[in-house]
Amino acid sequence: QLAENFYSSRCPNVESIVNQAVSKKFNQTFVTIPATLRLFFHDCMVEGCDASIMIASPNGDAEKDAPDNLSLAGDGFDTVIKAKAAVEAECPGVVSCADILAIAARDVVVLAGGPSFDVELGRRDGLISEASRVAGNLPEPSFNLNQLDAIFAKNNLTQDDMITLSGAHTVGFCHCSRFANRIYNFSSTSKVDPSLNSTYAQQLIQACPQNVDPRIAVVLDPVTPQTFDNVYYKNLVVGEGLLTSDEVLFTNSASQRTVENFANHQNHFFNAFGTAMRKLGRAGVKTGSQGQIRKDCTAFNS
Ligand code: HEM
Ligand SMILES: [Ca+2]
Ligand SMILES: [Ca+2]
Repeated sequence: QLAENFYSSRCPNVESIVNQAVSKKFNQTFVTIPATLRLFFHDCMVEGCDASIMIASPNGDAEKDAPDNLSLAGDGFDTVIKAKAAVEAECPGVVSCADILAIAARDVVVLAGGPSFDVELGRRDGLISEASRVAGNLPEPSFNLNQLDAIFAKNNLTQDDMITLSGAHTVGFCHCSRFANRIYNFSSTSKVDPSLNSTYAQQLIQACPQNVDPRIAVVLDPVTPQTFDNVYYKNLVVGEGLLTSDEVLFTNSASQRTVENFANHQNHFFNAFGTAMRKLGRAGVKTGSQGQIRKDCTAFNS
């Protein structure tokens, strides 16, 4: 079982050590924030929150090498590696990489102006990390509401949890290829997705011309891309959700009321986000004598 005070006797300062390392990394680059938050999500959705995403394989067949994970920004991995080094210096062999990632994910939300929440601890690091086990466990940007519901349900997350966690798209970036269909070949009758605000669609076409360099990315929240706030939901209401999976949360009547609630009440979103992140953090966790406490987050113990 997870507990907030899991390391209180064996590594009492773990949270402040991680926080210091995360803050230092953030002072070097803002990308620390979205990269770490997304890394936590992708870790938890595959094999549970067990740092399986962190493993590096010389053969390029680890989880992080799967197509759906190739766009994870390196700064998220680097944040965990640096925080782990700082923790090992004070309490060697005690704190899992999975817990360090969970703490860091909370810390980046706070650094961006979002809500704080207590993080449950006691996860053990996993022993499996395979690219082949990723497909079907991560949501695609083209998903409709039922598909989104189903993939989150696999980890005991409800539709409301899914809507809430999608609010993470209030920060960070997205490559043009992930939404190009919405501005260039939506349907036989309409090149541009009619659920896109037309001014916003024009801006996206300018930022992402056809055959654009595949490395070009745009911000997910065009209004406050560096602040963790409820503007993501306000954007959905005015047709400025970047991905199909974002905008559908407003266009589908089943999820629309929750989006409106969060758009109108930032405190409702903030409270729900902390609760949903704790719930996400329980996905498939290994505890007790399962798994291991990795020494190096990028390799299984030898
Ligand atoms: C609901 C289904 C979701 C889908 C379909 C989805 C899809 C995506 C896509 C396609 C990107 C752009 C990646 C790129 O091109 O570089 C992205 C970025 C991002 N996602 Fe999600 N996502 C979802 C939910 C979540 C959740 C639950 C979280 C965290 C709690 C999250 C956090 C992020 C963050 C922070 C970024 C920006 C990453 C960066 O700037 O490096 N996403 N997501
Ligand atoms: Ca995992
Ligand atoms: Ca924002």
